[in-house]
Amino acid sequence: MATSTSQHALSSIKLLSTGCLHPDKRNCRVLSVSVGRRCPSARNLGLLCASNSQSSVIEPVQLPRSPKSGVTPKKSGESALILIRHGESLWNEKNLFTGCVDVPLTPKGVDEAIEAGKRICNIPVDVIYTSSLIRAQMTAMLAMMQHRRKKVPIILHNESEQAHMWSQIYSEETKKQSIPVITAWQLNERMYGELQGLNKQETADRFGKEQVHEWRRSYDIPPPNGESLEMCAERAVAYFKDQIIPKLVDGKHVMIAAHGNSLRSIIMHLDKLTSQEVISLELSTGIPMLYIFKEGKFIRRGSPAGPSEAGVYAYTKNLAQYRQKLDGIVQ
Ligand SMILES: O=C(O)[C@H](O)COP(=O)(O)O
Repeated sequence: MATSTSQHALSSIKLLSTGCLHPDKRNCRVLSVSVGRRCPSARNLGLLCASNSQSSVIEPVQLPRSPKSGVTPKKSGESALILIRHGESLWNEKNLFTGCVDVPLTPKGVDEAIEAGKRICNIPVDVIYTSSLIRAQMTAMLAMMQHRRKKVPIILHNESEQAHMWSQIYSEETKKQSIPVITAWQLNERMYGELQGLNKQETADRFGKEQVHEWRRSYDIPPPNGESLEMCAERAVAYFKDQIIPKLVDGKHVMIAAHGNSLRSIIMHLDKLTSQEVISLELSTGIPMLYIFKEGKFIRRGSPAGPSEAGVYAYTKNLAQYRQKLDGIVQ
């Protein structure tokens, strides 16, 4: 299976040269490999398409040295990075601008999170990052309930020394059977300013479709008193580089449950999209996306279609071995 997938991939290899807007990225290139069906509605990237399997090899990122261990990563090591936008929230359902308002999932959003969990149930997860908003946290927890490894996701409380002390675990064995969940406001949805709570359709009727599209999708034009995608990226991508990349470098498998725009800014960074390209990047609620981090490069692997999809396990030898191990434990 691995052989036929990679043969197919090689036969449909595409080299895209993109003119990035930032002077320091002028010559960046994205090597993109498309495998299988492309989703017509997901203009550039096919990320909306559940059964789409797409991969790209991105030029190496500038690797920080691991702050804790101070060691250089093993050259052969690779880690999985799963990104999930939260499931449908009560305000997604009502078509209201949500931003940093802390709204829970709908029953449909709960189902989406469970479905997302089924799709990643064979992929290793050592640490989970979520925003500080309940819709992302619910999504992470519900998804992990489906994981075959059955580790317990536990939110770390470091907001005060007392909160930290009072949530200690005193058994090494119990710790081994748990997954730390780190919450970070930096991964929150972009702050939508004075649009928060307004109906998206009514806002378009009032201010015009183009103006509202500009507020929602342009890179550097903020909505009234809110954050542009660029401003959101300043905190979300900085957090990703400072806190999450070191974990991947240390060989940890990471899941991030966050939001449409905080994840768009991270994907823009990973895939080196230009500010023009990111306009057409749309993320559906509850669809997991997989990247493999190897030798300083992020390799986009699209969205795992489900636990029985053979292609997922052809992604890397390590993932295939992890799954085999799970099969051994579960049977
Ligand atoms: O905050 C919101 O309203 C949504 O979660 C994302 O909205 P958008 O698609 O308008 O960016």
